[in-house]
Formats: sequence, structure tokens, C-alpha cells
Amino acid sequence: MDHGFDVDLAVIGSGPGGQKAAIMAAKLGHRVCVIDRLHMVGGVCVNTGTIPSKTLREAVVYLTGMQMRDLYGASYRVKSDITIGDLLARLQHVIGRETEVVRAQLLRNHIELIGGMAAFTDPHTLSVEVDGGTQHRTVTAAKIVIATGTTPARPPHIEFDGTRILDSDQILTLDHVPDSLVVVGAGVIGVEYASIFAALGTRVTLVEKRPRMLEFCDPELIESLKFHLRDQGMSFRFGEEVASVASSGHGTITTLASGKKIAAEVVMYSAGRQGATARLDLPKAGLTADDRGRLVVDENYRTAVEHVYAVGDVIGFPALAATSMDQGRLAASHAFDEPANELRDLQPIGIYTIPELSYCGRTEEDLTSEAVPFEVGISRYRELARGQIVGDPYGMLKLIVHSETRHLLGVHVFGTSATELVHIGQAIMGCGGTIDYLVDTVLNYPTLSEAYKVAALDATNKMRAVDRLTSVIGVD
Ligand SMILES: Cc1cc2nc3c(=O)[nH]c(=O)nc-3n(C[C@H](O)[C@H](O)[C@H](O)COP(=O)(O)OP(=O)(O)OC[C@H]3O[C@@H](n4cnc5c(N)ncnc54)[C@H](O)[C@@H]3O)c2cc1C
Ligand SMILES: NC(=O)c1ccc[n+]([C@@H]2O[C@H](COP(=O)([O-])OP(=O)(O)OC[C@H]3O[C@@H](n4cnc5c(N)ncnc54)[C@H](O)[C@@H]3O)[C@@H](O)[C@H]2O)c1
Repeated sequence: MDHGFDVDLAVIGSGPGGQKAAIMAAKLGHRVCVIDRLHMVGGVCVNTGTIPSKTLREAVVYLTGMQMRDLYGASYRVKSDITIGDLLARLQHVIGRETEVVRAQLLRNHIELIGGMAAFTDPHTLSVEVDGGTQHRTVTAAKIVIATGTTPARPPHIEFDGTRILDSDQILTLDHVPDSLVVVGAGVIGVEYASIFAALGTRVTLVEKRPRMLEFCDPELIESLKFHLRDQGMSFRFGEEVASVASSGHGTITTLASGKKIAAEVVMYSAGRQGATARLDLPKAGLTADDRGRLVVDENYRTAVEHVYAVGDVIGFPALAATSMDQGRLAASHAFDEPANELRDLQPIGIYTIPELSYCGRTEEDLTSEAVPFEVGISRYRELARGQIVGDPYGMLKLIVHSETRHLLGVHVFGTSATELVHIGQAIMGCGGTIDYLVDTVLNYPTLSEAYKVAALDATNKMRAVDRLTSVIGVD
């Protein structure tokens, strides 16, 4: 590498994308630094996003005892009066441990962690406002990876006060569990937090301007989710936009464009996120961001400036921790001429609502619009021995199978362990497998994985019935 620079690679941001870019470059023998504020080591992922929300969910599922109510009755609780302290204790423990893991991984790969916020002063030079803001440090780098992630989008006409009107980062600073909550925006963040608070007994109203929530998911699974959320007292306002939110010490009033008013103790905005590029002084590097703060990259995660890469949420869709990690690894591989394969198209989506859902591959709607003939096989957890044992009578797994080639085209799971189970279907699809693999394979019993076998047999039975009648009736 060019030894005229302080480091071979400077990474801005220590979230999943930045970490893996840095480690890949270090493994290739390069001098690397990662720049982030020290209280944000691990990124949005560890500190305000994925890990806190998933830990909160786990704490709520455990403490409410809700997953055991099918077995022990509707009044079953592990703890009757759940306080924010009960929830935060677990949150702080997990965040602390995860931060240590990230720091240790950077250290053992000899990556320097510089605490502060970076901005470009020229295309190869970063000025770091060292934590606290009194000192600046300059770092020159041959290559730079921007992995600065996102911050919650805040509509300018809404007065966020951090106690009554919050964004989805601030929800983690609540000092008590609210009696009532309006969630604005039914994207993944909104629906996950709405379901967590509903499980805690908060009366939640979910407002979404689109006619449906989570439109990219299988509608049957979303119907099941909505049924459960309604059962926990949640109200939905779809096709409605928020016009204003007013608050006082007594509570909030959310006024919708349709004229309806909703009273609630707290309002949480989860109406999208904005690329964190405003503080980077991008023009000094010869770069510009779009109107949502995001950067455009090519297939190798390279920006318009040849030695500057961008990965993770700052480049937009799919904006997931798992994809961000691989993007980081691939960007560093490209930057240092290490051969690497592109990511496969088959990526799973996991939505950690209570209950959770997950899918991989095609949906019935997609295939119908493309006139691809398919059959569906369904397994319901209530008919699986493991479903009874874990007390999940509502879970289901749906397989979508090509009716002619018998290839598995999609897998959709709702209920306990959906986000884990989906990977079996992903592996079969990734290897170009057919439904016959599942029919001919013995799976452990009693397990939830058995759902694959049951759903495969269901699809096979339906396809056989069609074949038989087709030949009897003489249909082409
Ligand atoms: C509430 C919530 C729940 C989520 N749940 C999931 C989930 O269940 N599964 C999933 O896959 N994904 C989930 N995500 C998305 C996931 O967190 C992101 O995809 C992932 O964190 C993006 O990683 P990243 O590398 O882009 O960096 P980020 O994790 O976004 O971190 C970026 C870092 O860059 C730093 N930074 C910004 N500007 C500068 C600067 N100028 N100088 C130095 N440092 C800077 C920030 O301080 C931050 O630490 C969730 C997100 C949120 C908000
Ligand atoms: N489990 C996971 O994988 C997971 C979990 C959380 C977040 N994430 C990631 O974080 C990203 C951001 O999530 P998000 O939910 O904030 O954003 P989003 O953009 O997906 O959803 C925002 C929603 O708010 C709605 N909305 C916007 N303005 C509104 C208004 N004024 N009134 C009513 N509705 C309004 C939009 O129509 C949209 O449906 C996602 O793209 C996702 O990749 C992933």
C-alpha cells in the first residue's frame, strides 16, 4: 500500500458494515482504523436498533409469560408488575456484553478505534472531532469506507420533546411503561415496537399512511399477525396520515388528516430513517448524498469517488444488519483486490414482532402476477407435537412450490422460532432443491422443523390430486 498515508483503510462508523470492512482489511494485512463515538461502538445495531429492540422483546416475552398462557391459562405471568427497570436491566447487560465483543474483535485484529465524529477535509483526509469536541485529530487514508448508518427521520412540523413525543431511538429512554401509545409508521420498526408494548399491556394505536402494513410480506401471515395484535387490544388506522401532534404534561393528542383525534400518553414516530451523512462534509470528498442522506454505490460498493466505498444502511435497501456485514466484507475485499463472491439473491426477512414472522424467496402475489404455476403446502403448529409442547397453537409454515418442476420457490413462517426455521427453506432453495427432498428426508421428532415435512406432504398431495383429475378429465 501507499505508505504516504496514516492508514491503508479508514472506516467511518462501527456498526455491522464498518466492523466487517475493518476486520476483512486487517485480515489481509492492512493498517486499519475505525472512527466512531466511543458510546456508539457497535453502531446503531448494538446501541439503539437491532440488539436493544430484540433484547426488549425477549425480556417482554419472558416476563409476561405470554408464550406459556396456552398451557397455564390466560392469567399466567412470570412477574405481575413489570417495570421499565426490569426491562432495562437485561437491555444494559446485553448491550454491555455486545460492545465488549466488538471492541475485543477490533483490538485482536490490531484495528485502531478512534473515538469521535469524522468529516472529510479532502478526498483522502478525515478530521475527527475527538469525543467531547475540544480536540481534532487528522487521519489520512488510502481507502475509506463510509458506514455511518441512519438516524430516525423527524418530520419538521412535529416537536419531539423526548418524553411525550419520541422517535424510535428515544423510546429506549422511557422511564415507565406507558398506559397508551400512538405509533406513527407501520414499517418494521413501528410494528415490532407496537407489538412489544401491546404485550406489556399498553393500549397501542398504529397509524400508517399506506392501506396495509408490511406490504412486502405474505398477506395471510400479516392477517394472522393482525389478529394477534388486535387480540392484545391494538387498534389500526391504515390509510391515515398524521397531520399534527400536540402535547402537554397530561398527554398527547394526535390529529389525523381525516380529522380523527387520538389521545395517548406517548407518541412514537417510526416513519422511516435518514442516511447519516450530514456531518461528513461530503463535498470535500467530491460526493453528494440524495434527499434522504443516502449514497449511491456500484456493484462493488464503490461511490463516485474511486477510493471511497459506502456500505450498510447509508446506501439504503435492504438496510439490515446481516446484509450490512457482508457489504462491509465485500467492499474491503474489492478495495484490496481480494477475490470474493457477490451475495446471493435469496436473503431472508425476519420480523421480530410478538409473534414473530419470517420469509425467504417468492410470495404467492409475485408468482401470480408473473403467471408462474405454483402449489401451496401448509403445516400448522397445533398439529405438531412440538407445537403443543411449546404452547404455540397459532404458528404456521407455508411452502410455495412450482407445480411443474416441484422446485421450492418460497417459505413463509409465522410463530415460535420463525426467524430460525426459515433458514432450512433458504438452504433448500439456495441449492435448487425440490419438495421431494423434504418428502424423502427424515427429520427429528418432536420438532418445529417437522413443519417442513408436513407442508411438503400437503403440497405433494394437492399436486397429485390435480395430476390425477387432469388426466381423468383430459385437461391440457
Ligand atoms: C429499532 C431497530 C431495529 C432493527 N432491527 C433489526 C433486526 O432485527 N434485524 C436486522 O437485520 N436489522 C435490524 N435493524 C437494522 C440494523 O440495525 C441496521 O441495518 C444496521 O445497524 C446497519 O449497520 P451499519 O453498518 O449501516 O451501521 P449502524 O449500525 O447504522 O451504525 C452506524 C455508526 O456510524 C456512526 N457514525 C455516523 N456518522 C459518523 C461520523 N461522521 N463519524 C464517525 N462515526 C459516525 C454512528 O455513531 C453509528 O455508530 C434495526 C434497526 C432499528 C433502528
Ligand atoms: N427485523 C428487521 O429486520 C428490522 C427491524 C427494524 C428495522 N429494520 C430496518 O430499519 C429500516 C427502517 O424501518 P422503519 O420502520 O423506520 O422505516 P420504513 O420506511 O420501513 O417504515 C416507515 C413507515 O412509516 C409510514 N409513514 C411515514 N410517514 C407517515 C405519517 N406521517 N403518518 C403515517 N405513516 C407514515 C410509511 O408509509 C412506512 O410504512 C427498515 O427498512 C428495515 O430494513 C429491520
